[in-house]
Amino acid sequence: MQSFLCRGQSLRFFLSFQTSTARKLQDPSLPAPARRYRCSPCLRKQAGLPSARAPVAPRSSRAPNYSHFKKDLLSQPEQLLQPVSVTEIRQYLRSKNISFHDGYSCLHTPSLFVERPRGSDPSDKENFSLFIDKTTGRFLCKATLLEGSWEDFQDGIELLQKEEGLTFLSPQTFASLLESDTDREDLEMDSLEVRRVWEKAVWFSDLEEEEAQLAKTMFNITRISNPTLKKFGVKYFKPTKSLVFPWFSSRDSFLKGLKLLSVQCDQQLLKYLETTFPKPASYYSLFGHHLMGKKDTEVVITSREVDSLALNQATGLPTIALPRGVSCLPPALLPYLEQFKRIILWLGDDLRSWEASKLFARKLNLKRCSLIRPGVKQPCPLDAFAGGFNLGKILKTAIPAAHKSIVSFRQLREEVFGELANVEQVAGVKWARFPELNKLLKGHRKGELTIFTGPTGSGKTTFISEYALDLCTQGINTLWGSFEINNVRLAKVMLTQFAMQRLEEQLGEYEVWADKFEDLPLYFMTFHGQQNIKLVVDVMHHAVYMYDIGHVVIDNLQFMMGQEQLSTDKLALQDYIVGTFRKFATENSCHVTLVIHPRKEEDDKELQTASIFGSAKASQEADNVLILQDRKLVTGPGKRYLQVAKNRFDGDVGIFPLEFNKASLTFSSPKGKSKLKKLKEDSTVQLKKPAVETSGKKS
Ligand SMILES: Nc1ncnc2c1ncn2[C@@H]1O[C@H](COP(=O)(O)OP(=O)(O)OP(=O)(O)O)[C@@H](O)[C@H]1O
Repeated sequence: MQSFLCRGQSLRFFLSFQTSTARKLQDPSLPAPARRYRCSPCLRKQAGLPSARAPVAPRSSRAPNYSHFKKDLLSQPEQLLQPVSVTEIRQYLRSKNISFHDGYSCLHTPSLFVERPRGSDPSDKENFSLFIDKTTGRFLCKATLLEGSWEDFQDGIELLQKEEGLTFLSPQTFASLLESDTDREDLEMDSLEVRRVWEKAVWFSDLEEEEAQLAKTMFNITRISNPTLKKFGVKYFKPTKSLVFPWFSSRDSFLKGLKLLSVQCDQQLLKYLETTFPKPASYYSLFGHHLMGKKDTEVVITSREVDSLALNQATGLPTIALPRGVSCLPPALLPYLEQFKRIILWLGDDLRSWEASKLFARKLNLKRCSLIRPGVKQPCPLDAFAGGFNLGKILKTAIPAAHKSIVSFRQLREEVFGELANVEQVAGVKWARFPELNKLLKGHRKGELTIFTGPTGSGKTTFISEYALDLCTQGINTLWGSFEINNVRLAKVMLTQFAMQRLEEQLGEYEVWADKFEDLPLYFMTFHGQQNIKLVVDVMHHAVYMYDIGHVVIDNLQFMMGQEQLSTDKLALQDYIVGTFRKFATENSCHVTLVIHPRKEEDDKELQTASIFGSAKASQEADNVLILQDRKLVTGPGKRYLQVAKNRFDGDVGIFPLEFNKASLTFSSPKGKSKLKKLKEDSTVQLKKPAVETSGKKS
C-alpha cells in the first residue's frame, strides 16, 4: 500500500497525441459493449485513499471547441503511466494471496469483478478471467470487459480487502465513472453509423450472380465462397462498393464496429482503402475472433481480413486478422490471444511483413510463435490461394520464432537471400518530400541511429520535424521527445508542415487538417527540460511495446546531460547516452534520430562530423550523420544545405540545398534539376560558392 502510493505519485510518462483519452476510455480491447468504465478514482474514494493522480480539469475548461486536437496534446496526469515489472506484479499477487497462472503475455487471475460460484475451486484456472499484461500491468477482465491500469487493479484489491464481507466488486460500482458526454456522444454516433452501414449491407449470397462476381473480382476474392464470407460475417455495401468486415464482441456477439474496404483506380493501379468505425485509434477488432471456440489452441494470424478468409477456407484452421495490419499489434488485444498454445504469423509477402512478424512474436511470446517467411513460393495467403498453392504445406514450413544467440549460416541463408532479393525494401522507406535524401541515404531503415546537428537556431527542429512527419505519413509509427520546445508548439509546426500552409490565416480549415493529423501514428513524450536518460529510455521501451514505434526523435541530447560544465565526466556521460540510444535502436529494431548541438566552431568554418559536441563516440556509433549547414553558402536568405556526412548503409555521402518556406515552415528542395552533390565521406565541405549540379557520381 505504502509503496503503491509512493510509486503512484512519482509517475511521469508520455501521452499520445492521438485520441488517447478516447482510447483509454473506450479502450480497446476487443469486444465490449458500447459503454466503458474506468475505475480508479471511484475506488480510491471508496477505499478512503488519497488520489494518486493530480486532479484533472473538467473537460469543458480544457478545450471546448477544438477538443480532439487540444485535449490530447495537454499533459494530463491521469494518463501518466508507471513502469512495473512482472516480478513486482507476481510479488504483489502473492502478498495478497491471489492465485495466478503464468500465461504467455499475461498473468491470469480470478476476476475481482465476478462472484465466484459457490463450491467452485478457487485454484481452477478455468475461472481465471482477469488478465494482467506482464509488461505494463494493465488488466482486462474478459468476463465483464472492465479494464484499467495496474494501480486500478491494486486499488480494487485494497478496497475488497478493506470492506468486510465484500467478495467481489460489481461493475455497477463504476457506473458513475462513465466517460464524459463528449466521448459518449462520439461512441453513440459511431454506433449509429455502424448500425446504418451494417443494416444496409447485403450478404454475397443475396447479390445477383453477376454483381457478386464483379465485386469479388474487384477484391481478388473470386475463390472465396459465399459460405466462407457468411461464416465470417462479411457483407457487401453497394453505395460505396465496399467489403464490410464486422467486429463482433466475443462475449455477446454485439456488433462493435466495422471495417469497410473499397477499391480506387489510380492510373491503372488498384488502390485499396480502409475506413473503420470507430476510427483507427480506437479500432481494436481481431477479425474472426468471434468464431474461436474455448478449446481452440492453434491459430494463424494474418495482416488482412481477406488473407484470413482464404486461409480458413483452404485449411479449415482458425484464423484471425489484425486490425491495423503490419503497422501494430496493440497490447490491448493480447488477452484475447492467451488461449492459443501455438500461433503462426503469416503477415504478407514483403520485408515489412517479415519484420513485423518478428516484432509481434516478441510481444506474443516467442515460445509459441512460428513465422512464415515471405518468398516467391510463399506469397501472402490470398495470393497463394488464388495461385493454387497448397496453403497447408506452406504452413508446415513455418519457422519457430525463438532463436538462439548463436546461429549457423544455414539458419541465416534464407534471411540473406531475402535481403538480396529485396534490395529496394532493405533500403528502407523513402522520403516523399526529400528525394535527394533518398539518393544519398537510400531510405529510412529500422534499427539505425541517426545523429543530426547544425548551428544554433539554424532550423534543426523545424527540419527534423518535417523529416519525421514525412515518414510518419507513410505509416512509420513515430515517438517525439521534444525537450526544448513544448509539444503544443511542436505540434503547431508539424500541423503547419502537414497542411503546407499558414493555418493562422485559414482557421476555418483547422478542424479538417487536425482530424487528418490526429489519425497519424504520432506520439509525444510529455517531458520538458532536463531529463534523466533512464526515464526517457523506459518511456521509449513502453512506447515500442504499446504502439510498435518505429522511429524515435530526441531533440536534443543536451537535455539529458544535466547542468554541469564541460568536463571529462560530461564527455563520458554523453558517450554513455549515445551508447544507450544505439543499443535501444538495435535491440528494438527502431530507428532513433538524435539531435546534438555542435561544439563552438570558428565562424568561417563549416560544420563537420568532428564538430559534433563531445567525443568521437557519437559519430562512431551513428549509422548516419546529418548536418544542417547554414553559413556563407549562398546569398539567399533562409537557404540551408543538408549534408549527409556519414552513411553506413552504402557509404554515399553528399550535400544538397534546402529552401525554407516561411508560410508552411517546410524545407523543400529547389525545383528543377537536382542540386545534389556527392562527396567523399567526411570530407570538409567547401561551400562558399553554390553547390554544383552533378550527375550523381561521387566526386
Ligand atoms: N531556413 C530558415 N530560414 C529562416 N528561418 C528559419 C529557417 N529554418 C527555421 N527557421 C525559423 O527559425 C526559428 C528557429 O528554428 P528551430 O527551432 O528549428 O532551430 P534550431 O536549430 O532547432 O534551434 P536550437 O539551436 O535553439 O535548437 C524558427 O522560428 C523557425 O521557423
